[in-house]
Amino acid sequence: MTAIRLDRLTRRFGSSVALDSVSLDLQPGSFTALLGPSGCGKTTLLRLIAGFETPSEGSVWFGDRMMAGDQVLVAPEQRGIGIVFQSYALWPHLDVAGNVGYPLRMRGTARSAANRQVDEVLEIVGLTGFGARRIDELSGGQRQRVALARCLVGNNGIILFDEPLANLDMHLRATMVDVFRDIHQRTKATIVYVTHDQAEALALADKVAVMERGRVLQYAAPTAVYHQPADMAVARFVGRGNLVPAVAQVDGSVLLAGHRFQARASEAFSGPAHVLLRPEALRLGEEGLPARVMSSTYRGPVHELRLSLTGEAGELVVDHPAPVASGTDVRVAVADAWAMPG
Ligand SMILES: Nc1ncnc2c1ncn2[C@@H]1O[C@H](COP(=O)(O)OP(=O)(O)OP(=O)(O)O)[C@@H](O)[C@H]1O
Repeated sequence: MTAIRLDRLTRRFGSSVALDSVSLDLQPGSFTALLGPSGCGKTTLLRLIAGFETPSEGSVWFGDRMMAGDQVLVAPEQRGIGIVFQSYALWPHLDVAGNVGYPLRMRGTARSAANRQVDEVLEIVGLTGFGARRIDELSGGQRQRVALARCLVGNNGIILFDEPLANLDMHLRATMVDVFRDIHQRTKATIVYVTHDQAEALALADKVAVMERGRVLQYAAPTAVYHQPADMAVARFVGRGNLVPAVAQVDGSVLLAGHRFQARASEAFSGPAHVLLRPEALRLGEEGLPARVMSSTYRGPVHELRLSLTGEAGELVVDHPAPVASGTDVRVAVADAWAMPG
């Protein structure tokens, strides 16, 4: 368990700024997912922590030890972190035990102690008895478990994941999410996880850093970034939702399409607002926002209705148990809403 501290960390490539003065304190044993649109700086941030990139400005600390910044640059192999990439980066000529034990051999760990550690981590990742298997005799999921086991023997309490499940199919991803959660609980390592998959990030992480254009817009628990997004960019990026212009009233309600309802907000305000309405917090009912159904799409468990609010006040997506014909006039009851100024 090691804290990671980033202090005004900046990385430029020529005139473009990939990471723009990011300060973050990652608590020991925390599991942070980096989320954000392509090119927002997630991989750059991960590579700066790992030591594959050098900061243009600012510093990286593991506990009270500076890893990079101010004349200091600790080499990646000296940082003692475990890293799991999307490509497994395994040695095909070594068997499973050979791959997993590689960091220990590099460090000169005695053979018997190394074997014991290898057996331990193979058990953790669910590969007991696979030590003598060749890499090319393994499935994709098993290879990723080997990579995971290797990173577990070689780390000092910090593990970095760079899109580790991107190459696996949906079912395998779900299984591996359970494996990662189990590993976090067992090792109590400080984990930083880069993914494009929001569901994965929200399910695994205890903190999510939502990034845009090299900056961290919000660093908070998954439920907070989902239910109390810091600004409209976070609201737009995280989860499915409707962000509709409305007018906030002094009493904490909002006015939308001639209808008034209560909304939560980070602090009291009135005037121009945008209100975030999650599909699961909306129901068709007798009363509520007046709207007309534009389309109805079957999504497995629900029918996703696309609605147009009366008076061209905006569009809404609502989950509904049955299809509804286009052109039907409906009312939408709002169970929960989050208002933001602007
Ligand atoms: N070696 C490099 N040279 C020049 N520009 C780079 C380099 N590495 C990254 N960048 C730029 O820095 C920005 C951030 O890139 P980064 O790879 O960190 O984004 P990302 O959020 O990981 O994106 P993705 O989700 O697509 O992987 C991008 O604009 C990218 O083009």
